[in-house]
Amino acid sequence: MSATIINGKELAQELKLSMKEEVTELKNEGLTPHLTVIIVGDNPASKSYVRGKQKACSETGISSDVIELPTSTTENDLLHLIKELNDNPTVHGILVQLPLPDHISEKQITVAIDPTKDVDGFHPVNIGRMMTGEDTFFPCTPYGIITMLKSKDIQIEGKHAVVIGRSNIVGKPIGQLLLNENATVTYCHSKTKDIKEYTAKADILIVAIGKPNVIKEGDIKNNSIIVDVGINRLEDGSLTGDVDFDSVKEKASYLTPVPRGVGPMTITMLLKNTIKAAKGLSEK
Ligand SMILES: Nc1nc(=O)c2c([nH]1)NC[C@@H]1CN(c3ccc(C(=O)N[C@@H](CCC(=O)O)C(=O)O)cc3)C=[N+]21
Repeated sequence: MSATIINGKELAQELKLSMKEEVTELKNEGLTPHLTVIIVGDNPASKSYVRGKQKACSETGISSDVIELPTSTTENDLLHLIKELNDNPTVHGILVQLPLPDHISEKQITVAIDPTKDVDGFHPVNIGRMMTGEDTFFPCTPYGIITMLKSKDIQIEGKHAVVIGRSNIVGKPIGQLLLNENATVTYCHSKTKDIKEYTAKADILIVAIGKPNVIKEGDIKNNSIIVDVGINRLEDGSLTGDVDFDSVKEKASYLTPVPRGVGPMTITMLLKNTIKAAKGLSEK
């Protein structure tokens, strides 16, 4: 049996349609959700991701603006800008595109954003709330993954979930969200002795390694659920994931593709968090 492919692009379109209706209602009540994106420097990949975010906002009726700053921007300049946006009641969500230039501390910037406007879910307060199982802004990529699994009614409770990768924006929070759903979670990373020993036992395998096509048929368990978070651009310009799609597709039960998998869902969850921020701020 070949795996069911979870099309993130299609699911994202469906979710955007229903969010558009919600945004229309909010606008009728006099509330227009607004996202401000800050981008520092001219990394082409970052610019392309930011364009994707703007497009998704306009598709759902969310208002957005992008503040483009030169690489020479100081940490202090950026902190001042964030303070202004924190104090501006018409701005509901603030996103600072990562990575930042080396002379700006991502940690300092992340903690400067008002947690009630932190639509990325990267502020330590929101990470703490997620760990204790409270409602908050969940980081967009992990939140998108959970939404993809739930869209197929995939049971998470009691499953052995193995996460490869321990970044603050993907690996650590997806493990936490799976734990919150009552999975048994194992984290693997670059210092794990025998990764295959774990991947072969994974009912749900989350792959966020950052190297093309490393997970193959021989690494996975029969009928397992494989989520590919990798986005690797090959020399010919094409995109591929961290999972060798053709190799695993007959053995897995569910599989997320790259492109059109987790990537579009990441952007969609940002929209969801922005609407949530707008509603939360208007309730205050
Ligand atoms: N503060 C911050 N928040 C982020 O959420 C954030 C960030 N910084 N920095 C960079 C990463 C990366 N990221 C992606 C979003 C969408 C796609 C996406 O839609 N990908 C398409 C392909 C797009 C293409 O063709 O390049 C797909 O997988 O189908 C990918 C990657 C958000 N990030």
